[in-house]
Amino acid sequence: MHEKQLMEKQLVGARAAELVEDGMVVGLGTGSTAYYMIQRLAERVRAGLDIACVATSRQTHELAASLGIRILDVNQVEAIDLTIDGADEIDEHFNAIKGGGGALLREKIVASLSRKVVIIADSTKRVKQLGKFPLPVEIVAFAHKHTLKKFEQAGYPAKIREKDGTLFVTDGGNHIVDLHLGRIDDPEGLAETIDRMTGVVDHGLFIDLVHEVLLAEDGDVRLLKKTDGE
Ligand SMILES: O=C[C@H](O)[C@H](O)[C@H](O)COP(=O)(O)O
Repeated sequence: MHEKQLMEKQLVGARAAELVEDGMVVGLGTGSTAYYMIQRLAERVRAGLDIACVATSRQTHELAASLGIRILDVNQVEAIDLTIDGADEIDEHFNAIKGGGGALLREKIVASLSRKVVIIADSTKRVKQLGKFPLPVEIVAFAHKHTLKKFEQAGYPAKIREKDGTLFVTDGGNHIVDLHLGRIDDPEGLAETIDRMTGVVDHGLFIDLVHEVLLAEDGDVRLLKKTDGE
């Protein structure tokens, strides 16, 4: 990772933690940008901020709990006031690709339960068109080779994700297929097509789930709202 990108992640992560208010139920995202948000949030908790959080991954759960942030099971909360999460790509319509770290399923569930979802992004994440970043799709382990083949037969260059020489396993016990599409002309249509495929649990296309984007740019942070026509 370039130093500029790292600095932007730190900047935007720390700034996002300031969006959290006393009494909120907060969804904590996953990834390296969310890491900095969680660090700053923990400082605020130590200084007296009273919040409860739900985590979008085991990794985030462990990190936040180790820093003294109160984590609840998602079934214990009625709703989530604000979720702050990273993204792999975010376009002008606030559609996103997520799941580069394999956390897309819990991230999508938490986002769908949230009153407000804010994506925290360094400047490399903002794109005109989605698809340069491979689209992660979570598939069940059963018959995964056949599911992979179906993606290829449908014309989607697909690669099953590996880690340390074995298949990557998600928090839900599933595998990930990464679709190397290059560009996605119709995110909504693609999302529907993938949703219909047997063996698919979910995919990393986040359509109409994001309300605001906190974007690091030119050494500063801008809050973009969907109502701005972004
Ligand atoms: O599964 C991982 C998540 O979707 C992350 O939010 C996403 O990959 C962005 O991660 P990072 O902030 O590390 O670039």
